[in-house]
Amino acid sequence: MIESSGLSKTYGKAPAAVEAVRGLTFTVAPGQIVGLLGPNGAGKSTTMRLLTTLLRPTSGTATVAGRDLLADPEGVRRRIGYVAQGGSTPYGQPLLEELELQAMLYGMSRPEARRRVAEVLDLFEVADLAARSGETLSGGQRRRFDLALGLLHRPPVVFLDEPTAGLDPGARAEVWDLVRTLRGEHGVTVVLSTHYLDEAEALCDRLLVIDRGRLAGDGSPGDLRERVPGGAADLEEVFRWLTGRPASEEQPAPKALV
Ligand SMILES: Nc1ncnc2c1ncn2[C@@H]1O[C@H](COP(=O)(O)OP(=O)(O)OP(=O)(O)O)[C@@H](O)[C@H]1O
Repeated sequence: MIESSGLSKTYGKAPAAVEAVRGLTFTVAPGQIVGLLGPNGAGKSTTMRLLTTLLRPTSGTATVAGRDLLADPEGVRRRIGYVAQGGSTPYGQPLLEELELQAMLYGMSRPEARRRVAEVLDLFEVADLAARSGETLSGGQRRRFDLALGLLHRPPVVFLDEPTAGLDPGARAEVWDLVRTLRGEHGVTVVLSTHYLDEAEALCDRLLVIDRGRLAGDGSPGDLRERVPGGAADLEEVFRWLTGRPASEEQPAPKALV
């Protein structure tokens, strides 16, 4: 579903250039929940923005859902869903109208849009809230609408940038259940970023551990724990073993040498 080859992004120009993502090479098979795990500043959002065509790589490329990021960014965009950090559910107008409008922007006729919106409202259990506008909802309810918006056009792969940031434990668990449903019942490949170790452990089939823009580890949470000599009790220990640093330490990205 994703093949990334040497994907790199440097922000800015020398002497202030910052190498945010450095040579990421990995593949993602269909139907997995893959977590990009790393502390603040590790390069997770930049990686997501590269894979969703919102940023152009400085070097390297990737294919996403069978389309090359550089050769066919439009093709990639048509085949993916993206839920940004902080979400994209608008304030102001009734959510039902907004969802139908978005579905028509994806090329659906009005009757098709109505049918598809009813389906996603049902899937995310928010049909009874759809007459309301975004500002009247709780954080967890808004996140459900964010996910519904990202899934309207039935993408085979969806990117969720820190989908549970700022939610209370109950709302986080509800989002985890929805993500599992997307993978299990709808066959969607999910790539999500997180700096919550408990989320990575509980939700992800596979983790790509990002450290200062580089891939430091790749495997299921269980595999990664076993790779630590003597076995690791938790992902905090795994992260420390892989990188020599605690997972909670904020990471300034390396300055580019040029
Ligand atoms: N537009 C930008 N210009 C310059 N540097 C940037 C820009 N965006 C991000 N960076 C830097 O790139 C590095 C990676 O940032 P990124 O947002 O990808 O990390 P992250 O792992 O998603 O962090 P967080 O968990 O805090 O969202 C950081 O050092 C950040 O300061």
